[in-house]
Amino acid sequence: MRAAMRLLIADKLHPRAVEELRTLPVDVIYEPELTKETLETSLHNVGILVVRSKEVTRKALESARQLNLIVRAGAETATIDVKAASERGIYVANCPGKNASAVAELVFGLIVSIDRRIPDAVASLRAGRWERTEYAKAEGVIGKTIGIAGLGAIGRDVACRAKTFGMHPIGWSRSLSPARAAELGIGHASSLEELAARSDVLTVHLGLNDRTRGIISKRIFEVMPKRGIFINCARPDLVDNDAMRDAIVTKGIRVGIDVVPNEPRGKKEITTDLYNLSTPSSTGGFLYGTPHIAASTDQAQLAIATETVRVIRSFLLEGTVPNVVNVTNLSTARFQMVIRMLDKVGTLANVLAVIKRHGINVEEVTNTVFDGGSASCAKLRIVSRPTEACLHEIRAFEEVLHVDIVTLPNLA
Ligand SMILES: NC(=O)C1=CN([C@@H]2O[C@H](COP(=O)(O)OP(=O)(O)OC[C@H]3O[C@@H](n4cnc5c(N)ncnc54)[C@H](O)[C@@H]3O)[C@@H](O)[C@H]2O)C=CC1
Ligand SMILES: O=C(O)CCC(=O)C(=O)O
Repeated sequence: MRAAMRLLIADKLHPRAVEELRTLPVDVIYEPELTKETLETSLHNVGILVVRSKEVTRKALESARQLNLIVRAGAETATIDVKAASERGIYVANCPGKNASAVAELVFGLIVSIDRRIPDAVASLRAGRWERTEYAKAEGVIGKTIGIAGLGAIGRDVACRAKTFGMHPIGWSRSLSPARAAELGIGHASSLEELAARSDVLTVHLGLNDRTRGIISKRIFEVMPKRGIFINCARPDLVDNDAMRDAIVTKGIRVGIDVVPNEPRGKKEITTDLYNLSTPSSTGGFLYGTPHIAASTDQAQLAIATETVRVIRSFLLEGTVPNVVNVTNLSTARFQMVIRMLDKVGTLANVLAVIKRHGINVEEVTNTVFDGGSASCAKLRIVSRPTEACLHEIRAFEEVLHVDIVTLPNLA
């Protein structure tokens, strides 16, 4: 009997999801203690890999000959070498939006903490002091403008919650038009600079890519109002962190961050001194930080784990991969060959052999079998139009009933 495919869970995953995965036709191995290095030697014979924060390197993928699918139990896939996976035909999928509410909750936790200086007030009480005058200086957030950079799953959730706090949300994002902003019930800024200049609170929820790296630049802090609040629960590399530090010290910018450069993965100490900026500077600026916990609620982790199971179940039972991030949608196929044929062994292989001989590249094949199982319809997406000679050869097969060529729209 053939051994079941092995599924390796290399990070902590909600126990309910682990239980559900055990009901699928896979051999589940739960090893959350693996490190980036030990993972590199643990992928032999593994068919499906689930990771949360663990890095999946090119080196790890080089030895993973049986690997079909990597699921990131999180919002995006930056910790996975997706390019290396694509080069080996390994699907990479994620769980977009499933932890959005948890992140939005922390954003408001940080905003209110900053306005009321809750962490310092608590520490002061714990130290046996009653500093009511010091901590009774909050401004309040009602009526303030909150600028949201990035209106994806999290940015939109933040916008909804902002309204319930009586704040005025305005947004800027790659594809946010004034009409879309109106639909979301928020104001529209035509540039990030305009957004920052108009915001009492600026919160960043952009995806990290080559165009957004360092996008919260020195200039953005320069145009923010004095003593404005800046929140980063997205990615550290979106921000010029030196400029942020200057803005805290010289301009009184109050900062809440969940993410920090050089996050210690698998270690208990941090190397940055950013968190030392927790007492207000002479300008009133300070920083509160949390250790990348925005997504770490039970609710969010269950939602992420449930989505992880859905992706794997669909892959195993239906052969499709929801939320796949590395399958090209810029197909160069310009034509579709539609072939109705008798559903006999070898017919499709014969057709493909003719196509190959005529030097035509096939990008996608689907085959639908009709009731009774005697006939099927194959659809082949091909990059160039077949010659009459090629079609003639295909039509000559006894099992081929009909061949059509359809020109596809250019979606690339
Ligand atoms: N702290 C934490 O634990 C978590 C952090 N995150 C991070 O939060 C951020 C937002 O996540 P989601 O809302 O789930 O992502 P998403 O993909 O739903 O939204 C990203 C937004 O960024 C915009 N964007 C991307 N490139 C852009 C560009 N060049 N110019 C302008 N806009 C651009 C997109 O249009 C979209 O509005 C990401 O950086 C993600 O990695 C996500 C989950 C948890
Ligand atoms: O807590 C985690 O798993 C990381 C959350 C995160 O940053 C993400 O989902 O991309």
